[in-house]
Amino acid sequence: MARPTEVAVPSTPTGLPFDDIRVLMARLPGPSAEAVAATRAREAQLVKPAGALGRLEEISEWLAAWQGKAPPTVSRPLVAIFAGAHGVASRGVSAYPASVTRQMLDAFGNGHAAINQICATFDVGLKVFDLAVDRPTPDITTDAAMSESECAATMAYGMEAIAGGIDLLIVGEMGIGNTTVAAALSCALYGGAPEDWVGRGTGVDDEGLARKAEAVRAALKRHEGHLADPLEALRRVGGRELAAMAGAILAARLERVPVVIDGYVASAAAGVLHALDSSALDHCVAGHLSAETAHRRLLQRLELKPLLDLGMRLGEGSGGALAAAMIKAAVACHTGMATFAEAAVADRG
Ligand SMILES: O=C(O)c1ccc[n+]([C@@H]2O[C@H](COP(=O)([O-])O)[C@@H](O)[C@H]2O)c1
Ligand SMILES: Cc1cc2nc[nH]c2cc1C
Repeated sequence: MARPTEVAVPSTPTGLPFDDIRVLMARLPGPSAEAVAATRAREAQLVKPAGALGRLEEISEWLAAWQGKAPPTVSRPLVAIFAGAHGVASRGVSAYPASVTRQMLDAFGNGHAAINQICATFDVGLKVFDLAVDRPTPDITTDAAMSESECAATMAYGMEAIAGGIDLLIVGEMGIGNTTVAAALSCALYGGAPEDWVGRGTGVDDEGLARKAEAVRAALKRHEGHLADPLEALRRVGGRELAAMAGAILAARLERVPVVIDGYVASAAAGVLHALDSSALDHCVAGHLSAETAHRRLLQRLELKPLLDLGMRLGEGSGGALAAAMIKAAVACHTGMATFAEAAVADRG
């Protein structure tokens, strides 16, 4: 799997595949204070009561900070859907059969899915990354999901999401069984009981929910003693789409592309970077609060405040894409509004 040319990959020979990721993690750029100051100065002159656009004003500043330019733009937003398949899905942890993942990839291609309509409505691009959905990763209750080299290569593949000059990345996923994997990873990263991290996903009944908690318990027991390193936790109890999402979020930071994180599964992947460095998600916003119950707890751990709360639990980037529409509106206001002077409106005395 080729690495994107945009991402600086260390040229010095390193040891294990994860060492490359750790080198990149040590090179995270910070926000641009100049771009924030210029955005704030313009915001103060626009024809509205000071602060009246609330969080939209914060969004403009955040975009400017991480794009490193004022005014910020959202001219080429992209939803990246990372799709994976999970051995643990055979344990009765989803309301739907694993075959749905491949079928939904076809639906994305045919324009039949919810995310197609949302992207078309708001003029947001869409790319799907098939992470070998016809070859499930081993069941995390008995084996590691990935080897270190597969996990690192999958992260590198995810980095391709930022290719092509995009200026906002929305990170989403598709993978039957992946709310169980996200729960196992969250439990590994943040502790607590399996019950704290499992939810109904696609709509499992009480027995299905109990099977999910048991699967998470079994996975954590199987990998006990090897979960302290977040990358090791990712490769053991994660999955390919989670690894790719972590890579995409990391690459976006390195290339100054702000990120919208979709739901619970995307947030769990982001958690790996946050556990490695608590500032690693400063270029990210949570698009929405998923109806998956553990999402609230996870976002608290990630120190992210969701933009929307629509009771959605679809995945496939849908909540993130809706949030991107709000972000586009924030930028349109910031760049398109007149100043008090231009509009000949009296400013406060
Ligand atoms: O991201 C979320 O918050 C979310 C919550 C519930 C379900 N999903 C989606 O549903 C699938 C996983 O659900 P499950 O029940 O098969 O683990 C996967 O394709 C996700 O995109 C996603
Ligand atoms: C039909 C269906 C569509 C999805 N989109 C994201 N996850 C999904 C899960 C199912 C079951």
